[in-house]
Amino acid sequence: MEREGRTESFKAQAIEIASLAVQAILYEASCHPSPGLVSAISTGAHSDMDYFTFLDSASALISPLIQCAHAGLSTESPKEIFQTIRSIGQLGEQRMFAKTRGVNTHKGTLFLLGICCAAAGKALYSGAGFASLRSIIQDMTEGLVEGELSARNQELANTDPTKLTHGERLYLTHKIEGIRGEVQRGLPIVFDIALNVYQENHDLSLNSRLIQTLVTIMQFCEDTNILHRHSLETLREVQVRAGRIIALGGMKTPAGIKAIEEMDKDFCHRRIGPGGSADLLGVTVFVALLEDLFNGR
Ligand SMILES: CC(C)(COP(=O)(O)OP(=O)(O)OC[C@H]1O[C@@H](n2cnc3c(N)ncnc32)[C@H](O[C@H]2O[C@H](COP(=O)(O)OP(=O)(O)OP(=O)(O)O)[C@@H](O)[C@H]2O)[C@@H]1O)[C@@H](O)C(=O)NCCC(=O)NCCS
Ligand SMILES: Nc1ncnc2[nH]cnc12
Repeated sequence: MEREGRTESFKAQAIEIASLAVQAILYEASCHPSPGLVSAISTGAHSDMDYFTFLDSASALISPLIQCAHAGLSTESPKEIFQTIRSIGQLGEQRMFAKTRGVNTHKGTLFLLGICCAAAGKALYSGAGFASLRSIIQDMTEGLVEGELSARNQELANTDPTKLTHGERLYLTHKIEGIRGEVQRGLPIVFDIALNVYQENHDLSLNSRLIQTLVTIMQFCEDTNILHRHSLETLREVQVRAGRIIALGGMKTPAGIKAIEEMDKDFCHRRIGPGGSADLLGVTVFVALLEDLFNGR
């Protein structure tokens, strides 16, 4: 009876964690004006997806995210947990592509939130609590860039470029570490910068807090979506412009709001889609929701 009780409890905990991840995904896709991104009122810089594509995609991610959280609720080491969730994530990507008819809505999101859900499960199971989340993420992904990119440099160089992912190609040409580098470093943009912005600005509406956090992230994100579709110059332009908007007050001032609206129009016209920043916004919301869960709020 006791074993059955524990199993049911782990299932309930995994569902609780994953439900926060899906909530974060929905918040991210809904907020506006999100410069160049898909939102509840805009298709952003994209012609192949809209808000409902993201809602469809979110529904496909519920099961893999529960499985990832459940994988963390175990005695396995963080490294072993990461290996377990890679296969869950690859199947989850297939579910996503099936649901979106081949459109990449959340490949990065699934990777990041899958890892974070598993780390949350481990933090809960080990009793180490919310404070251990970041170090568990780092332990899970230690050596990821070396293993998947730098150690494969020659292999990648000998591979037909059309067979490489955007991330692999950008590492080969510019040594850009992208999403792998961000998560291996323990998501510094989320934990050291974005989380505080999202949690502190309670004088703003939820929608405004989300946009304020997104633009804050855009200053620092080495976004491979912008790099593969445009250039390093365009990425630097985006980062500098985001910094100027934050200096204007962002969503806290009429001038900042006007600048964000102008940025959105410009990015939609120029087809600049900061999908990497969108992913980090979703992770920021998830981490904030998780902190409330762990602290019983
Ligand atoms: C580990 C992988 C997920 C890495 O895949 P890949 O080699 O392709 O790596 P990247 O291209 O570098 O990045 C993949 C996505 O990560 C997001 N991203 C980009 N830069 C950053 C960053 N600096 N920090 C965080 N996240 C970043 C981004 O994802 C979002 O944008 C996508 C939608 O925008 P769109 O422009 O349409 O994207 P594309 O379709 O690629 O463009 P077009 O071809 O249409 O022009 C969407 O994915 C958002 O999430 C990058 O796209 C992968 O190799 C892997 O292992 N996957 C398996 C899953 C797994 O392991 N899961 C584990 C736990 S479940
Ligand atoms: N809202 C969004 N629009 C475009 N790409 C995204 N990737 C993740 N969220 C996104």
